[in-house]
Amino acid sequence: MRADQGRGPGLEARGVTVRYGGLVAADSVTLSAPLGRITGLIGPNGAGKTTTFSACSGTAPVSSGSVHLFGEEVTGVPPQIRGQRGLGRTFQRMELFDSLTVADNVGLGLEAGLAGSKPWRHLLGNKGDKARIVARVQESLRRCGIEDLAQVTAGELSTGQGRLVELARVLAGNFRMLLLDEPSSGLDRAETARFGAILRNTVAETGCGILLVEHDMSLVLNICDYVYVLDFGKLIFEGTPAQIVASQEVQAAYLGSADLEAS
Ligand SMILES: Nc1ncnc2c1ncn2[C@@H]1O[C@H](COP(=O)(O)OP(=O)(O)OP(=O)(O)O)[C@@H](O)[C@H]1O
Repeated sequence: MRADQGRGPGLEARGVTVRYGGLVAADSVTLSAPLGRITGLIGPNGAGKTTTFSACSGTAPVSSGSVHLFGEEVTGVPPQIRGQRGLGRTFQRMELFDSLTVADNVGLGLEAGLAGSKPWRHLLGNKGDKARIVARVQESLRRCGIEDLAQVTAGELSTGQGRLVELARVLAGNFRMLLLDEPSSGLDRAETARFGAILRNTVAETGCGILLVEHDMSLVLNICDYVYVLDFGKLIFEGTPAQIVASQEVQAAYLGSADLEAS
C-alpha cells in the first residue's frame, strides 16, 4: 500500500541522503507526509530518524535527493524560511524557559515571528498584534487542555505538562505541517493516550499534517495513518499500522529491542 495524498501534499523527501563524514546516516530516503494525516517515522536507535527529520526541516546537510514542502522544492532553503512557509518543529529535548509562565512560553514563538517580520510594530507594541497573540495562545492552551496552567511558571511543571506546553507552543504557530520529534518521551501511559488524542483532534480540526518520530510504539500504532520504518539509514518498510505489526522485516529490525513489544 502507498501513502495516499491526504488533503494535499505536505512534506516529501525524495531520495534524501545525508552523510556525516564516512557515515551515511540517511540513505536515499523517500517518504511522503501529506496534509490531514499523521505519518510515523520509526526505527531502532541510530536508524537515522532524527537525521531524516533534520534534512526535512533544513538543519542537516542533504548531499543528494530533494525535500518538498506543499509541492514546492525547499532543498537548501534555510530552516527559518521553511518555518515562515508553514513548517513547524519540536525537538527531542524539552526546550522550555523555566522562569517564564506557560502562557509566555507558548507565546514566545509568535512574538519572535512578529519581531522578525515587522520589528518596528513589535517595538511599538501594536495593540492588535498583542490581542491576536493572546487569543492564539489561549486557543492553543485550550486545544491542549492546559488553560488552567497559563500562569504557572514552566519550572514547576511535571514532564507530562511540559510536553503539552511544547505542543501548545508549536500549535500556536498555526503551522500547516508539523515535525514532532519524540514528543511523548517521559510521559506515562495515560498522558501518552491524552497526547495522542490531542494530535488526532488537531489534525481533524485544522487539516494540518504531522510527521512523527516516536519510540512509543503503542502511540504510533494508535494514531498514525501510515508509517515508514528506517534501519541503518535505509527505509526497510512502509505501510499502515496493521501492516507494520504483521511485517517480518520490521520484527527482525527490532529484534532485541523492547520497543515493538511495548505495543
Ligand atoms: N551531527 C552528527 N554528526 C555525526 N554523526 C551523526 C550526527 N547526527 C547523527 N549522527 C549519527 O547518524 C546516525 C543516525 O543518527 P540519528 O540520530 O539520526 O538516529 P535516530 O534514529 O534518530 O536515533 P535515536 O532513536 O537514538 O534518536 C547515528 O549513527 C548517529 O551517531
